[in-house]
Amino acid sequence: MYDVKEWRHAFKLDPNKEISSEALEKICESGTDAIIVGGSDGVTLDNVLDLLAKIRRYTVPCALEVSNIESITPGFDLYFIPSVLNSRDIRWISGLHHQAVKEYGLLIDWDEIVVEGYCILNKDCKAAGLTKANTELDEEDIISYALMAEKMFRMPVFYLEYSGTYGDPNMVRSVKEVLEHTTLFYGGGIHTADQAKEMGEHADVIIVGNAVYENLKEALKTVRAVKNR
Ligand SMILES: CC(C)=CCC/C(C)=C/CC/C(C)=C/CC/C(C)=C/CC/C(C)=C/CC/C(C)=C/CC/C(C)=C/COP(=O)(O)OP(=O)(O)O
Ligand SMILES: O=P(O)(O)OC[C@@H](O)CO
Ligand SMILES: [Mg+2]
Repeated sequence: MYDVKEWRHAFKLDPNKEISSEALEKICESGTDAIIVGGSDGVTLDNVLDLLAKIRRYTVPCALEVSNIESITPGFDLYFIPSVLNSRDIRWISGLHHQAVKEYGLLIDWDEIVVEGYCILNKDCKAAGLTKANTELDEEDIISYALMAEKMFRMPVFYLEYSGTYGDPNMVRSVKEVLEHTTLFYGGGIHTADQAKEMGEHADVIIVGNAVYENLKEALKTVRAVKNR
């Protein structure tokens, strides 16, 4: 299932973190809609290839969320390309993208590319620091980014990113209310089935990352919490 419009849940695995074969089997066989491979630091071609090979033992769809040009490799079902709409540094909005398209040009199969309009809201997360994101945003600011993603740039995905912290469900609801076509991803601080259910009431797709490494048993319960409704 390679259409994000059909998804409700994805696990995000960090190539820069160790994961046991037993844990990976449980994650890949959990019933999640997809595995997203990505992280904000220490992502290399070697660790991406290593994780991809292990995930490929299973049938679950697997996407690379590109965080640097050096670690792009063939073999994924989809390529998620973040563009951080609230970054203060042009490189993370369109600069690196320009460089990558220049480098890969004709090799790109555009049917595999899914652009994500990111809005990073946890000022303390690594991605916020890296991209110099302006996280001092009120509801109107965030809704405006969502509208830009959908109406101006026709981005297939708008990603409310609270990486490392549980966000505001009311904000997720407000954003969902203005989106008609663009799929709303929510990620950040989901560790339990209840949290997954709460955010899954509003977001189209919830993304569970760090919980996998901190309490896998609870993390696995987030799948049923959103895919059972
Ligand atoms: C030959 C071949 C395979 C061709 C493929 C074609 C292809 C895919 C071409 C690429 C085209 C293209 C336009 C690429 C873009 C290049 C690029 C580098 C864009 C920049 C992306 C970007 C804005 C990255 C910033 C960092 C970011 C937002 C990462 C998102 C993930 C994230 C927030 C993870 C959480 O991080 P984590 O490490 O877990 O953090 P915590 O410690 O806080 O948990
Ligand atoms: O790691 P967590 O906090 O679950 O966040 C998931 C994802 O949105 C990170 O990019
Ligand atoms: Mg993480």
